[in-house]
Amino acid sequence: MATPIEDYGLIGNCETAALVSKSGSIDWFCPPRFDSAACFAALLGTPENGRFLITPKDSSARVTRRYRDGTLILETTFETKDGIATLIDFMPKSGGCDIVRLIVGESGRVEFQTELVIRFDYGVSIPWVRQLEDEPGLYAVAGPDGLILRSPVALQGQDMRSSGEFTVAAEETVSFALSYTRSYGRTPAPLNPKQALAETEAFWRKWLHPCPSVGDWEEEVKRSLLTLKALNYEPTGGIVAAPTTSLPERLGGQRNWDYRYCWLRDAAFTLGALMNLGYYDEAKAWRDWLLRAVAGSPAQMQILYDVTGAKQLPERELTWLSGYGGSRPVRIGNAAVDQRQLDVYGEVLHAIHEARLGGLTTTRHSAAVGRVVLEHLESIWREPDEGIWEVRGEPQHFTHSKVMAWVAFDRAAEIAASNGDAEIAGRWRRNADEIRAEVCVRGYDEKLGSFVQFYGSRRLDASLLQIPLVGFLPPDHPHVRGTLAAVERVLLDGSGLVMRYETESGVDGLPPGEGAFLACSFWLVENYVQQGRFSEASALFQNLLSMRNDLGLLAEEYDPRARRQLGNFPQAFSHIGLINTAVRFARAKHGQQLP
Ligand SMILES: OC[C@H]1O[C@H](O[C@H]2O[C@H](CO)[C@@H](O)[C@H](O)[C@H]2O)[C@H](O)[C@@H](O)[C@@H]1O
Repeated sequence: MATPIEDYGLIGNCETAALVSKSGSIDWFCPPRFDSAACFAALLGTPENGRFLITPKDSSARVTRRYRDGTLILETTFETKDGIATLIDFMPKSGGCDIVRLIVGESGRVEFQTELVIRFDYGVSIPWVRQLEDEPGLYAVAGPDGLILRSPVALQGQDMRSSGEFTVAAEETVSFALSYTRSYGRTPAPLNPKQALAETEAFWRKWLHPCPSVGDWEEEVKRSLLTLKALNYEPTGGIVAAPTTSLPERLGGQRNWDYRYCWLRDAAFTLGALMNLGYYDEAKAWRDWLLRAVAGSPAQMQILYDVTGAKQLPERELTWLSGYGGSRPVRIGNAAVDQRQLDVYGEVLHAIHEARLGGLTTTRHSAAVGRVVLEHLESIWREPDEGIWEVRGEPQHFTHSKVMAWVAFDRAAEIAASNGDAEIAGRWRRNADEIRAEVCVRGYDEKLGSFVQFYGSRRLDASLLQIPLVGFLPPDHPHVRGTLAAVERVLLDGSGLVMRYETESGVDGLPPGEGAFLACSFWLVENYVQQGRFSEASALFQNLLSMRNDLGLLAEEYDPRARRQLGNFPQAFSHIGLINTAVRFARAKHGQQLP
């Protein structure tokens, strides 16, 4: 049976990440970049597809784990009948691409086994493995990729894997340092594991230090913030939606997508959450990434790019991987790259608008790019699109897409007015007014008393919960109240979570059925807060918090019946929802002043 998604912990170095299971197995690792080919892909197949296991020989060991306070350093403690030992996993901020694993004896003696199965190219290429010559360890190479493992523990090669055993006693530490390298490049110098641990701890603590306490949720908000930071590709300022591909939205199903890219939407939301907590450096870095990514013809602007801003992300299936819990296909790349999604203009303009309020200055270049992008939107907003949910069915006039096109012109008009450009402000305002008038007629169903998923439809969509959150209409407007009531009636599943939409309608062109998309439930909490329905807001928020795993991590979706997380993990959208909801709550209910 597949390891539950919530049994994984995340480690990362702001360039790539790895997932470590509760039993001490690294089952996912894509070095050196988030979207590089995995060399450990057991997550989406079997141990044969690559993993790095360090686990007690006593399989009945009691396991507890935690992040070292304020960091992304994962500690997994194993308690056996003979003793207690802690496995410390982290990726140093060394400029290289390394994973350090330290096994620290706490009491008694604990016997461990380790198994290293390296499979480059997403679990398929078996490397040539040899012992290092001048120091204890291994070197594995296949084509351009190399991995070096340095450790005093001797490993024996058998059946295309390297295994060993060791014992750790109280106050002893055993170390493993795994470094990725280009096989044609220079061999990375050995790192000092203890020094790397101290430096990594200092990095994360320093980064987190300015984060304010938000309401009653200091620990929860900080963990989500650290998770978002881990999804930030520091060399370029890009932000990935999640570090995984193809974790299923329905167990055994086909809704398996690659999220290791920078969606303008997800990244803009991420910045919103960061800025809500006073973090503006990432906003500036992302704005610069954005300007580079969208440079050129506005008609060629994409809704997602890779972490460098590159455009080619062809989708393909990895046929040799059996998929998480048999969920096939496993996909890399993402065909949504060719879609039109009008909402992203609104999300980006909103983020830029917020960043300006926080002191990000407009340059002549950014103003020029902004203007051509808006002129392009002016020419396309009347077209149908694939919308926020990236449907793979027919394009529609999604109400949410038009609302967000309104947001784009509304924020652009404010920016132009504050720059003293009355003429251009007036032009954007006329577009905004026209869109609002159209949406209030064509996107609203009088009989339902609610906005609808797309023009002419009688179905609901959780994205409509954004209408009061983005200021399209005020929370006390009857259309907003009616839409909220309709969403509660139609999209709440039995456990109080919000479904994105009715997948059985066929609108998305995929077989029906998925978990509850967690961000939508956070939007419902925000709506309750706006309505002053604090006790319902509080109950749903608590329920959502209880769905985090023991490390505070959330996947994209949740199956309340099976009590299992679903979809890519950890997912920025879900953690953004947590932070924004806590901030809105703290401001509204407790009157807390936040940055
Ligand atoms: O549901 C079908 C689509 O699912 C993915 O999109 C979702 O993830 C994106 C990244 O977080 C998010 O921006 C989008 O709003 C979500 O619907 C997938 O990437 C798509 O290819 C797929 O069509």
